[in-house]
Amino acid sequence: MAGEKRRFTIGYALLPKKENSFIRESLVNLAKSRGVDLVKIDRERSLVDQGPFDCVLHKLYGEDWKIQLADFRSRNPNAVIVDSPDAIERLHNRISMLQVVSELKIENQSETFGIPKQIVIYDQETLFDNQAWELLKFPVIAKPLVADGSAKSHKMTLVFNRDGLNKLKPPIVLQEFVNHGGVIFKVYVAGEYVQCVKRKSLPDVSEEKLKSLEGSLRFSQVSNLPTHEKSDDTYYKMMNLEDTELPPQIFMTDIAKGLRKAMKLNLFNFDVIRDTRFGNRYLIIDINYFPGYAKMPGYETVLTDFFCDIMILKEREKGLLEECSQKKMAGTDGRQLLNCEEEVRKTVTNSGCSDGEEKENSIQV
Ligand SMILES: O=P(O)(O)O[C@@H]1[C@@H](OP(=O)(O)O)[C@H](OP(=O)(O)O)[C@H](O)[C@H](OP(=O)(O)O)[C@H]1OP(=O)(O)O
Ligand SMILES: Nc1ncnc2c1ncn2[C@@H]1O[C@H](COP(=O)(O)OP(=O)(O)O)[C@@H](O)[C@H]1O
Ligand SMILES: [Mg+2]
Ligand SMILES: [Mg+2]
Repeated sequence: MAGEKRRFTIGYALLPKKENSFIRESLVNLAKSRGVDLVKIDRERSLVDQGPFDCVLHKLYGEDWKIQLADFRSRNPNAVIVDSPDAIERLHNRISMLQVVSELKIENQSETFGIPKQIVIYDQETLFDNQAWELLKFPVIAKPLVADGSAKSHKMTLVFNRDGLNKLKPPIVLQEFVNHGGVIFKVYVAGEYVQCVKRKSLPDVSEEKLKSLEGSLRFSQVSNLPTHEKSDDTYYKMMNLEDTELPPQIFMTDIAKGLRKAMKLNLFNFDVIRDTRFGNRYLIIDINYFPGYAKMPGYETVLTDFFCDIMILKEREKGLLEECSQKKMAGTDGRQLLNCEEEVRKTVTNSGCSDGEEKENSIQV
């Protein structure tokens, strides 16, 4: 009907746990009220047989899913896939994950950022090799090299001395443990949107304490433990979230934008700690694809805004492509038309990727 706004359909493919936490009625209803329908993709059926979808939102792993997405993309070149599986894959390895941080250039006079010193260990022999240890000093955190979302990939060991190395199972990343006052900052990114929140982390380890600690301590997803579990435990007693100041918002936003552009990802968060030795030095220790947005205040609005941005971008692309075909009908030769269509795709795809001024409604595609 004339004047009726076109609706936009987003198919989502998520593991059951993620679907439960993310696809809440409040999100579905808000998105619907703004013209976006969220539709579950049936994982028992092939993706190309479902839809039509203007966009596919996903957090699934494995070769079969990658093939399905590639198939879908070739049959639906105008649909947006959030995000590209190749771009996500970089986050499945804790070395490639943080490499991108070292390549970022951000101008800031008063704060600095980087990553903790780290080495990768592929076998048991290298673990005890003195040469490998020249760079690092205890305590260190041993993290599984693979970060594929499995429970195993979150199992960390805080190692206090050489004795603690015996129980480790390579391939692992050994990362210097940096005292940070027991508070971690989680910076959530959804397209253009950036929000930083505080969470409890591991307490500092003093030089004194280090001498008396035995071997190692295993832990997993400390920032996700329910609050009562932490407050019952004397180990977590010293931490005080309320008294901790957030990092400067503009600094976190600049890092988030730089990461988004470099990684070509729209949906991620990164964990940041502030080195207590220098109150203005920030270290990025982890980057997660499609994190737990539902824990973020106002997540429904943030995500719906993001969906609408994709919708606006697609509409803009459609309008520009229509202009191209009108030029064709007006007699412009075929070669020029091809250039026109290429230009449109380049313009829309690169929105927000340019080094110059950031355009509104930019999505990394
Ligand atoms: O489930 P949630 O809400 O705790 O979210 C997890 C994230 O928590 P966060 O939002 O950072 O507090 C979590 O972040 P952390 O690893 O705790 O820094 C991961 O992103 C996790 O995904 P995966 O297991 O690595 O694939 C996320 O798990 P999935 O929901 O994607 O399984
Ligand atoms: N280099 C580090 N120094 C101090 N604490 C760290 C460091 N790396 C990780 N941590 C602590 O360990 C937790 C888990 O590590 P992280 O790399 O974020 O793994 P995961 O992917 O399981 O969240 C962090 O939330 C933080 O509390
Ligand atoms: Mg983390
Ligand atoms: Mg992680």
